[in-house]
This record gives sequence, structure tokens and C-alpha cells, in this order.
Amino acid sequence: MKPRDRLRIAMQKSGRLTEPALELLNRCGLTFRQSRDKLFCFGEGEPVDLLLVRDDDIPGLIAQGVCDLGIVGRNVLNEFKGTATDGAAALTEWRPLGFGRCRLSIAVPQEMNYAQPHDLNGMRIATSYPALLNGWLKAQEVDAAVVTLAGSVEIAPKLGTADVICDLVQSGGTLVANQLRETEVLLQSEAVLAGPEALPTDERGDMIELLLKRLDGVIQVRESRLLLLQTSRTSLDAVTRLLPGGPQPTLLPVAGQPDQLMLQALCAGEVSWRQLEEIKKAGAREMFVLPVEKMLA
Ligand SMILES: Nc1ncnc2c1ncn2[C@@H]1O[C@H](COP(=O)(O)OP(=O)(O)OP(=O)(O)O)[C@@H](O)[C@H]1O
Ligand SMILES: O=P(O)(O)OC[C@H]1O[C@H](OP(=O)(O)OP(=O)(O)O)[C@H](O)[C@@H]1O
Ligand SMILES: [Mg+2]
Repeated sequence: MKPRDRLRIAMQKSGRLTEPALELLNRCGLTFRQSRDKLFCFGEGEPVDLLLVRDDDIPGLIAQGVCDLGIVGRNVLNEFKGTATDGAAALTEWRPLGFGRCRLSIAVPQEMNYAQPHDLNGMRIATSYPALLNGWLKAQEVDAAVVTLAGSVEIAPKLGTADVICDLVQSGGTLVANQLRETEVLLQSEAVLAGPEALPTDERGDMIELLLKRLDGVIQVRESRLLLLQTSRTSLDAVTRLLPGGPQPTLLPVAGQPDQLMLQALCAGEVSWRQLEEIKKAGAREMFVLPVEKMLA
């Protein structure tokens, strides 16, 4: 294959991961000119181009060296790795990306008795993830027949083509609609940046390292929240103990109220209503949770 001097990233052409993947790359300073066929997008500022494909093809394109990186669900990446063809094992997850969260689960008809994996012995399990399912069955020492389907897996028990299923679950709505109940989680998944374990030794390797640094910055900011609140000095310990993870908070005096403090804390994730209510009960008031736009340590 001809050596390339531009980095090529594969992502889903049209689906759940398309918009968030593109937004993430834009935030990393990568913008693309949309070509007429929309399958190849030329990078405008940086030497990084996009290939828009079916998500299932992404790991193979990386393994073949057609693309340097790909944005794909962990479920698809691990299924490919589970097929253990040449090059498959050498793919790795460079970064989890925090979107496209779902899980690969076993689900059984609501009325079926299920207590443990061994209850699946002798059953037919429909799935689009035969390698992942077979790996799990082997680890659990369960002897079941795997029925591979490309989609609409949840309907299989009703059609009588399988007894139970193994498919992606997010809200659980599809399972409920098909009178199924989730019994085992095989894999927690989200979109990941996938690539070969060994970085290219030419300039593309340097570009990947630069991209990873930008990505880390973008992800850190995206997940950070600035929490501002007021507390009395006597409640400070109780309030501080409840703060979500992050660096030490900053304390500021409040003008005209010597017993009060303003507390500022950078939190490494969402701050939920419940957490806020708990912190308030511990003595805090005037609480604000702010998104962080940019951060430079
Ligand atoms: N209900 C869901 N909620 C959140 N993420 C999901 C959900 N279902 C799937 N995903 C994640 O999003 C990825 C893409 O899902 P999508 O349904 O767009 O794929 P697809 O139909 O296989 O698309 P393609 O046409 O590219 O093959 C999945 O591989 C999984 O990682
Ligand atoms: O738990 P839920 O929130 O209901 O999501 C789970 C469903 O979402 C995905 O299907 P999708 O909607 O993409 O349909 P498809 O796979 O048939 O294209 C997945 O294959 C499940 O069927
Ligand atoms: Mg697909």
C-alpha cells in the first residue's frame, strides 16, 4: 500500500455515532470539507481526512491500514477483536469518548425463570455479536447454540427462531416492548477512538499524539463542572466531604459575613440534583453548577 502523509480517521457515515463523533473532532480543531459523495471528507486546516463508512467496517479498515484511527462502539471493536483474524488482536482502544453509551446484555422472555448463566444451557441465543457471546458462554461454561442475526434481534423469541437474546440495551425500552427482561450484562460499551497498538513511526504518529492531547483536553473540559456555593465555616467540613471528585476546592471570604465562605470546586463529572440536595442539607446555600468552556492548567 502507498504510504500516506495525511492521517485518515474512519467514522460512521450515518447513525447514532455520526453527529457526536463529528462534533468531537470539530472541538479538537479538525474541520472537513464535505465531498459530493460524502464518503471521503478532506481536512481543511490539519492534514487529517475522514472516511465515512458503516460502523461494522471500521475495525477492519484500521486493521488493514486503510485508516489510521476510527471512532466506533466498543461493542463493534471487541466483536471484531473476538474474531481473532490477523491484525484484529493488534487493535486497541486509544480513548473512551463518553457518548454512544449502551451495554450488551442477555435478555430472556419476561415469564422465563432465570437465576444464573447455567440456566441458558441447551438454549438458542440470538445475537449480532457471536464472538462476544461465545466468549462469555465459554467463560461461564454454558453450552448454548448461538443464532447470528444482523438486526431486529429482540423479535427472535417471538418468532420462535431463538429462546433468548443477547443484544444492545440502552434505555431498556426495546426489551420492554418485546416482553423481554435483562438478566446479564456482558459488556458496558461507549464510542471509543480505536487504532493499532503501535503508532505509525512517520509524521502520522506525531499527528496521532497531538490529536490525543487535544482530545484529552476536550474530554476533560466537557466533563468538568464548576460548583460554586456559600457555606458557614462550621458546615465547611460536612459540605466538603460531599463534593464530587476533583482537585481541592478554593475558599474565598464573603464580604461583611466573617462566618461565611464562598467555595469553588472543579468537579470531574456531572453534579446531579440529588448530590446538590445532599450538599444543601449539609449546610450549603446559593449553589451554582456551571459548565466549563476552556481550561488551561
Ligand atoms: N440504543 C442505543 N443507545 C446508545 N448507543 C447505542 C444504542 N444502540 C447502539 N448504540 C451504539 O451506537 C453504535 C451505532 O449504532 P447504530 O444503531 O447507529 O448502528 P448501525 O445500525 O449498525 O449503523 P451502520 O449503518 O453504520 O451499520 C452501536 O454499535 C453502539 O455502540
Ligand atoms: O434499550 P433501548 O434504548 O431501547 O435501545 C436498544 C436498541 O437500540 C438499538 O437498536 P436501534 O434502535 O439502533 O435499531 P436497529 O439496531 O434495529 O437499527 C439496539 O440494537 C437495541 O435494539
Ligand atoms: Mg452497523
